[in-house]
Amino acid sequence: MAEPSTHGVPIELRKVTKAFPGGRAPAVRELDLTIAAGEIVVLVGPSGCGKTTTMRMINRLIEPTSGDILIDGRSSRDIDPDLLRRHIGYVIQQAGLFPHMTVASNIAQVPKLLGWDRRRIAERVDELLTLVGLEPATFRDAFPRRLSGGQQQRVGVARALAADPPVLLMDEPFGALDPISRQRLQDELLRLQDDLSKTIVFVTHDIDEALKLGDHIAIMQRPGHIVQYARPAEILTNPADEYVEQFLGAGSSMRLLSLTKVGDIELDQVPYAAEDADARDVLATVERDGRGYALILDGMRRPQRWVTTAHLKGREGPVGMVGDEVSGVIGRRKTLQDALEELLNADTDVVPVTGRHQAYEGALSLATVQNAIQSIKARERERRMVRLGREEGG
Ligand SMILES: Nc1ncnc2c1ncn2[C@@H]1O[C@H](COP(=O)(O)OP(=O)(O)OP(=O)(O)O)[C@@H](O)[C@H]1O
Repeated sequence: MAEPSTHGVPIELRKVTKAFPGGRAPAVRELDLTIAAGEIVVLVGPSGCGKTTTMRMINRLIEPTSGDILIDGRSSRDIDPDLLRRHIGYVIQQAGLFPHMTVASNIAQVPKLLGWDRRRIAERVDELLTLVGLEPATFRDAFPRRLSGGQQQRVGVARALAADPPVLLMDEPFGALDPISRQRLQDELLRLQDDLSKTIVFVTHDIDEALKLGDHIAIMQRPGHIVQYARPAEILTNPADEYVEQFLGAGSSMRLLSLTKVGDIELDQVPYAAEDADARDVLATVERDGRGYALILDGMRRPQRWVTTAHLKGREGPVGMVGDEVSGVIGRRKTLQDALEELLNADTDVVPVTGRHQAYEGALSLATVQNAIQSIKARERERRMVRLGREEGG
């Protein structure tokens, strides 16, 4: 039986500085960072801004020059480095697997150090392989060189999770993968994290990867400091300064589409009626509204059919089975980006939006999404003007 996994613990960096001997400026300078238990925090920034140094100070592969790092409230200085590293999984670019060892032996490194018996180790290896989407029978005895980059990286994640550490450090783990494998591993990391709730510190150069994975993102700048630490949506709508704005690059409004949920924007309201409503009443409603159609809901307010003036004219009694079946709905938790795709593929120009228990909440059309994009852009422009005004005013 699988044991329940250990959830993440909070991490706090307090005025942490690292000055390498001979370096002109410290690699990391008086860095403060509070990471909540169970969150993914992404450190993002250009080469040399101190991301890796920051991460490696957390597991004491690099010792800070000054400052303190608290893991679950305890100073890491007071924890034996070997013990500390057993509680902190570490995943690096290109997985760093031992080439002369099988996949199973690679994953079993820490459990072996911990003195687990063979059977427990074998069970854990199979459990982890399944967890990261690799069929145990096919992969456990394979050697790393026979695996694709993506498969090696999955083994790297399995190895880091072997002793069920509460904390995972991931240093550009998907940096060397092709875009499709990369996207797939990102999705799987998010799926895994839903179940595992580890505290994950993730380093990347790639702002899109950061926006996708981070609960919070720390945007770093050389030498070794954080310019903005916030949730992805906040960073997109309210970049701290020009540096962050430039780092986000063009198309940040489009990125916002992938972060904005359908339920966050103002939906269209179309006329609707219950299945047992009289066709004459529904026709009156439709004519009053002027759009020429209405949505018919069942007793649980779930969208069933579209009826038009033509369907209704000359009818009386319950609208019942009249009209065209609703071919698709969009859940309110979907992102605007997904909604846009569904709208482009839909049979009708307007698609109902549903919330809890698939009940009707409103409707979406391309025009609604376009309006939402425009108001997001307008808000961004306004913020920029306010900021410029502030800067000019000193
Ligand atoms: N062992 C070391 N000795 C001396 N200087 C170092 C050492 N490690 C890192 N540095 C310097 O510290 C600064 C920060 O490096 P770090 O690797 O943390 O940056 P990074 O943001 O992770 O960069 P990259 O994305 O290129 O990995 C750089 O100027 C680097 O040259």
